[in-house]
Amino acid sequence: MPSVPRLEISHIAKSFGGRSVVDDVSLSILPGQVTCLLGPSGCGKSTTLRMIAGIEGPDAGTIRVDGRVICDDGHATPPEKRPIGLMFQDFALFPHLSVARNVAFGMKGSKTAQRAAVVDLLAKVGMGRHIDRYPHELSGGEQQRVALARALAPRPRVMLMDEPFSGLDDRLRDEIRDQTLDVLKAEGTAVLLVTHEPGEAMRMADEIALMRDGRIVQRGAPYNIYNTPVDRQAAAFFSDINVIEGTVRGALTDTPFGQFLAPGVPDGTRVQICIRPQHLKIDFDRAGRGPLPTPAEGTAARGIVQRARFMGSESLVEFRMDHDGTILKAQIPSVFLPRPGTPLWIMIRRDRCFVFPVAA
Ligand SMILES: Nc1ncnc2c1ncn2[C@@H]1O[C@H](COP(=O)(O)OP(=O)(O)OP(=O)(O)O)[C@@H](O)[C@H]1O
Repeated sequence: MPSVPRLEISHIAKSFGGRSVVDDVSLSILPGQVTCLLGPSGCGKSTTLRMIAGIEGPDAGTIRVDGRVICDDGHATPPEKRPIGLMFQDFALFPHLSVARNVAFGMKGSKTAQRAAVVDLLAKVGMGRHIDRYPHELSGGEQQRVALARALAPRPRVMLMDEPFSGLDDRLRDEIRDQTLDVLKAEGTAVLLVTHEPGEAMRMADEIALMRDGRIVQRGAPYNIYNTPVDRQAAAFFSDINVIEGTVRGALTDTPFGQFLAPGVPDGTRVQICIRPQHLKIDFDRAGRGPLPTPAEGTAARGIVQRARFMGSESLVEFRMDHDGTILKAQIPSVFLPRPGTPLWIMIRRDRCFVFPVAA
């Protein structure tokens, strides 16, 4: 593994009008690695990207590319001198220039060398046939690929992408983003991609950096971020979440679903037990009796089906729980469409729930 990150940002911060928008953000990305900066609208993702690109100056912190400082307290390399490519949603090709001239824009060297480089880049993004067309003759996805070729032309060490695929329809988006990543990885480019869509981040990222209120609250591989969220909000960012509350006594929390471990949590603390809809287990009613408790799933609690919807590969069922009237949501593979009013019993997989103390 290379030891020097291709991109390294350390403790960068930015305020606008006294309001902190990016607060002590640090990240490092290795060559060929894709990191997704994921978070809700307004959490500071684009501002972070703009500081790395040099469009915005940080108030504090250091930015390095291949170990070389491009921005710190005393110095800022101008944007056009940074070995960084940009791809944004509104990728705006020059409408009056052909595909070839769009990609060659800003290239140095002889016309022959430029043409050879353009042919090579367009082949990489699967647009070789369209070299002499104009942007208005291309579909959105094709324009996006030309934009990628143009962004790759100066052979950037780092590629910054701000929701670059959000203008494309679903099918096309999957195809173009996979292809884009293949090209960037083959070039060894470090990619920092901004998105507010967890699905996109899970699909693209080697590492996800979850951002909230200007700070990175969690970093890790998609699997780890999804399965070991740091708090309820982090868990809820990726899917619906069912929440059951309880109070800890002797490192255990009693609930209608049995006891849950809460190791290290002091007695009397309120906790929230969070579980994703696909990790509820459903059982049938046997004349008002549920299944026997098991160590893995605890006690079953009864709920009444409120509604059930078929979603294609799974069914979503909502229950109103007998014990407190709360609504729980279950996601069940394939087709499971019980009628509203049906009593069913619900269990919670102990190995898939998260227990978080309620903030005071
Ligand atoms: N130049 C600016 N002047 C003042 N406030 C700004 C400026 N740029 C961004 N902000 C504010 O900083 C906050 C973070 O904005 P930013 O664009 O970084 O968020 P984001 O996470 O990328 O959101 P989105 O996903 O909606 O693009 C927002 O509240 C925004 O209004």
